[in-house]
Amino acid sequence: MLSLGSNLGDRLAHLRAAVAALRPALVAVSGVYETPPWGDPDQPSYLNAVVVVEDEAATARDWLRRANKIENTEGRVRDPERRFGPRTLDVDVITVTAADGPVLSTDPELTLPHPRAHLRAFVLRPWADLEPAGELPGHGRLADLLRAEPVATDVAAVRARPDLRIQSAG
Ligand SMILES: Nc1ncnc2c1ncn2[C@@H]1O[C@H](COP(=O)(O)OP(=O)(O)OP(=O)(O)O)[C@@H](O)[C@H]1O
Ligand SMILES: Nc1nc2c(c(=O)[nH]1)N=C(CO)CN2
Repeated sequence: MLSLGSNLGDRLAHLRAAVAALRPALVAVSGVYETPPWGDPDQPSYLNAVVVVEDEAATARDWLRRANKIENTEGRVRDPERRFGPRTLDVDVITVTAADGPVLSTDPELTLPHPRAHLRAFVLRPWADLEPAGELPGHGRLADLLRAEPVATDVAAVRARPDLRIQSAG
């Protein structure tokens, strides 16, 4: 499961470019949500979505490399002064599932599940659309996370944007 976010430039175009780059591995794409900035309030609102991807040959590290490559292609510039600052495209690795279950890692280069996913309505809400009975390893069911604070307050402020489609129908 990967999350996509953009709040600079043509936000929908950045999300579409990410999905196009992931196309060979793509299993499912969520709807698009307009979400208030989390973690650093003084920036434009984001468009967020999540995607399920599958490639038996890819390791968790491969997914991080692919994510970084797509961010760079979309002109992502990191501002060391603003950890949660604005960006053309953010691709995070939320969970990786191996044949024997979820991959768990505390390595700061690649922490799995993503260490802040359980706090982020902008990840959990689109994910629950794709997998209503889904669970975030170590944190429980998506439905429960969405109902409890601190996420519940933020969920009230995320807005589905059915007018914005990443993939054209058919
Ligand atoms: N699950 C993960 N997905 C993506 N990056 C991760 C993950 N775990 C650790 N990292 C590391 O986090 C570092 C910072 O990534 P990035 O600049 O995308 O952070 P951010 O998007 O600003 O914040 P956040 O990770 O909270 O969304 C990367 O160098 C990467 O190695
Ligand atoms: N709503 C929203 N807020 C964010 C996002 C994001 O994708 N959506 N990404 C961030 C990067 O760490 C920081 N804050």
